Amino acid sequence: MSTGPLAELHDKARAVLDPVHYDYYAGGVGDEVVLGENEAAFRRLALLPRVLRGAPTRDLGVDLPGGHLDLPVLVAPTAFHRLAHPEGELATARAAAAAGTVLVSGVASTVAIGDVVAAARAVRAEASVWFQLYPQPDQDVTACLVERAERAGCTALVVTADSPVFGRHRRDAEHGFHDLPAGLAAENMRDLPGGPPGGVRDIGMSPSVSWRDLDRLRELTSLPLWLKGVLHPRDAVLAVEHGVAGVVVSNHGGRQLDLVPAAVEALPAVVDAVAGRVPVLLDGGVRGGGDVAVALALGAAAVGVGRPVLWGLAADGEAGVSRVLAVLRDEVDHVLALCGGRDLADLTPDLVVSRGTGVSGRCG
Ligand SMILES: Cc1cc2nc3c(=O)[nH]c(=O)nc-3n(C[C@H](O)[C@H](O)[C@H](O)COP(=O)(O)O)c2cc1C
Ligand SMILES: O=C(O)C(=O)c1ccccc1
Repeated sequence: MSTGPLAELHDKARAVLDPVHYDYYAGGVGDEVVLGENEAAFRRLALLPRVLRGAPTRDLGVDLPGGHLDLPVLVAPTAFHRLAHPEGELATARAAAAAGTVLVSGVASTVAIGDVVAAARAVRAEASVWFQLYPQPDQDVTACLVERAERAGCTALVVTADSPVFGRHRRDAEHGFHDLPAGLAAENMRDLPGGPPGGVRDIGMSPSVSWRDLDRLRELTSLPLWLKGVLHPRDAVLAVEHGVAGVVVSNHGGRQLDLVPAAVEALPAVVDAVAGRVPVLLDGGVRGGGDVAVALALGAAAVGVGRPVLWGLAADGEAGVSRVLAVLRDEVDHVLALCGGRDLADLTPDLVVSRGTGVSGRCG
């Protein structure tokens, strides 16, 4: 991030956060190639605006399985918000609800999901909160987490599929960051089957996670299921065949396999493969309204933002998250106006071109 209001929030967050926690949020896996590529790939793309199709106002709304968004940006699931601010996920939930968008609340939240949803609904009664989970090695634990999300009133489940094992984050290893500070815990993991009574179980990754786990989840709940962490178009097709409500193209913000393409570069093939059967979301590297517009033009129904929300939260709590979402909303609206768009359907693939491919034209 270079300049602009979101960059200012990032700078402020870096100044106030414990450097260990800053690096936990900011870091990626391995050499952090993918971390950089997620943002760099957007800068390699350009928009060809259409002219003279003016509309006095624009509609930025999107309907998705599990909720309506007033802007095509939702809050991607990120862990441990109380590392950023004492109110943690409560503040994030309030800001997302006030902005009219969805918070995808992570299983690794430092506030229990019931309290997260209650905070969102206190701001806006019809607010939608989705619950992200990793299928746990112990199926009873997975079932219990799903039940907690349902009881809390979540309106969709997001199953993260890109983490059969934890990514290796060098910044965390260098700091020796392995545990949350005293007083903070992954509250959804408290009092679970097989865990210590009153205590918190570790979030497990399961290298044997399979499509069977997704089928089990579908049998367990009638909530819409999103599959997050899809990069291969064939997996997107399988996900549709297994009954998902939507897929999320994501490389986990460059935190899992440091060999994959930028999220936006993986998007078009997934969109083609899904062929409109379910909506496709994207997250990774979205840092401004232009990035949102490009992703939507390439076929995403909406995008998720991870780190920008953490920076807003660290910089200024609920107000900081509200500011991030307001800036993105304003920027998307502005870009859409400059593209002669009335609503998000006017962002079509023909508007996106690559930079740096030379000049084609009749220069003699
Ligand atoms: C600190 C941090 C924690 C994250 N924790 C989770 C998580 O628990 N579950 C999950 O599915 N994704 C998690 N993600 C990935 C995000 O959902 C999202 O894919 C990514 O942050 C998007 O990239 P961006 O940060 O460039 O916007 C995490 C990302 C970060 C930065
Ligand atoms: O840090 C992460 O990216 C992440 O996904 C995660 C998973 C489990 C617990 C905490 C964070």
